[in-house]
Amino acid sequence: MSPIIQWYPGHIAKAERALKEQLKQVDVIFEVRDARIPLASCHPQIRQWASGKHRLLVLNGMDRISDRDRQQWLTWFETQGETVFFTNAQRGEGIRRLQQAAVRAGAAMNQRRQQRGMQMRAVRAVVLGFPNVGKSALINRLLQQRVVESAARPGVTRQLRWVRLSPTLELLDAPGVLPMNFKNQEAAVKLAICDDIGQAAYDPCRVAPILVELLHQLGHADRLSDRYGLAVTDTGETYLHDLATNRYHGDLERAARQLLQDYRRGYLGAIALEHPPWQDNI
Ligand SMILES: Nc1nc2c(ncn2[C@@H]2O[C@H](COP(=O)(O)OP(=O)(O)OP(=O)(O)O)[C@@H](O)[C@H]2O)c(=O)[nH]1
Repeated sequence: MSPIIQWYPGHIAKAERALKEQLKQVDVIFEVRDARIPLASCHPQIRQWASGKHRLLVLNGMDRISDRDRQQWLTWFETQGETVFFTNAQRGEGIRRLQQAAVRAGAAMNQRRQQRGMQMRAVRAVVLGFPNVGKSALINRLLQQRVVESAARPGVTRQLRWVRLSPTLELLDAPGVLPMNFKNQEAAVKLAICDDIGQAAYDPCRVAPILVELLHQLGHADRLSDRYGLAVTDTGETYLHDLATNRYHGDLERAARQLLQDYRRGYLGAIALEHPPWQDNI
């Protein structure tokens, strides 16, 4: 059977080369992940790209998960030695704390420059992450004005562009980055569910049933029955068929798209698709 999620490395290689060139000038990396899937939305190369730079880990979309889940992730990342910044870039929550951390990182950098007899200069930062995780919305919030197009369509940010955040901080708005190789299909499916990869990469009729099964496993089957009036019984595929038959004149694709959209828009509730892997790490 073909993989559920597929993308093509050709243009990714080109985009990656351009990005790597720009990264040479960068001091701080804002790594943006999706708060619903903090592990699946970890881009495998960002850590390596951030080596020698200051990395700020942002879990955006905090409104899309429960307070309890947020607290658990905070604690788990702490045990991993990571400080995370939860944000809601759409509403501007958690931004000030992040901005202050970037300013502190910049001040530390300038102190080091001064010690080496170099001139102080504005800190150069870049916002990196999978497509559609809210990078542009975050930059707009950091800038307090809408200068970067932000849309519910993965892959909207096309060019690399510097924007001045303050006299001491410049930001590079990079496009969503997909890794060239991403062998973890389970993570790729979660990215597809959360709309963090282009729709060309998957067939919704194969992804939506997995969402049903995930919700069932995570104890949220009631959210589906509340919304669609259909109890989750057998497999995700059967559920999708039943949904299509009952509500969409048997149109499987429409039912699949609707299901995915309802999850993404939060109509099924604020539901994280991942929880901290405590057992493996503590
Ligand atoms: N609910 C919620 N929606 C958000 C949040 N941040 C961004 N969004 C929405 O998510 C969609 C994608 O946001 P963008 O800022 O365009 O994402 P991006 O990462 O720049 O996307 P690319 O340019 O494709 O890489 C938009 O509809 C935003 O309004 C958030 O914290 N919560």
